[in-house]
Amino acid sequence: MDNTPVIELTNVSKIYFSDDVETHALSDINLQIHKGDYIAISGPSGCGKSTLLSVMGLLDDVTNGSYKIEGVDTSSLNMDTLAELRNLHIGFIFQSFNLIDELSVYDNVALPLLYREPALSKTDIDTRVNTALKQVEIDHRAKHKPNQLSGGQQQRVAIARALAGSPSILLVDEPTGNLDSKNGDAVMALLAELNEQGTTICMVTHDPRYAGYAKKQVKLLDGKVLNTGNQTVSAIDVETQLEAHA
Ligand SMILES: Nc1ncnc2c1ncn2[C@@H]1O[C@H](COP(=O)(O)OP(=O)(O)OP(=O)(O)O)[C@@H](O)[C@H]1O
Repeated sequence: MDNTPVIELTNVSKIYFSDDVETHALSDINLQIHKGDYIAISGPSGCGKSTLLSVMGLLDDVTNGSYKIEGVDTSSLNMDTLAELRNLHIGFIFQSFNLIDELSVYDNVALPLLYREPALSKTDIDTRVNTALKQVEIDHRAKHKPNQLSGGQQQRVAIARALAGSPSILLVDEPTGNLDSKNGDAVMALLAELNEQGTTICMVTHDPRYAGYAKKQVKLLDGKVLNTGNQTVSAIDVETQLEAHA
């Protein structure tokens, strides 16, 4: 069996340089995400969660260390190849849904598929879109525009858009941030169900209740990993350290 991690970060650091100020957003991160994992990354504001997700999503480069996705070392790839890898392997789900209001639900889900290399056939795109809309139970709203849907429904469309590309991993950023608790719980239940069906998920959240839906916990503090699922630091220590920085 191929045991290549979907995502492998080795000694990854990210430093932002601006106006003579260096910000060490990530320091020496080692992380492997395997097929079928459901990982929650949590930690206080400014600890590096979004930076880590941007690096994993090939939206930002690393300053030091290596980042591999599906075994491919991304360090020396040009922008076009990175964009292709991103489209092929990564499904993004954002707090703010990021749907295009002028397009129907169907067209929002189809849009990333139109940029696939090699190109997908019209029939393949149609099958993928309809399957994804059914998977999240929003197919009855295919012709609607996003602003005709509730927040929970819009997030389901965004999840369908991510799923339609059959990505290696879903990168999820605060998926419940714009939802009330009922819709938030429903979205979390949907993500858990998708993971049960085999989808690999890495989610950033500051909400410990929602982090608990994941199978593995990664806690960040000041750009460093405090622990992973195999608990190099005890849970109580982690909570104490997080509280001290809150
Ligand atoms: N483009 C940037 N330029 C300079 N510094 C940045 C930039 N983006 C983030 N940072 C800094 O990097 C550190 C990590 O930021 P990041 O946004 O990853 O944290 P976070 O854990 O996602 O925070 P939050 O929970 O508030 O969204 C912070 O100190 C932040 O100020």
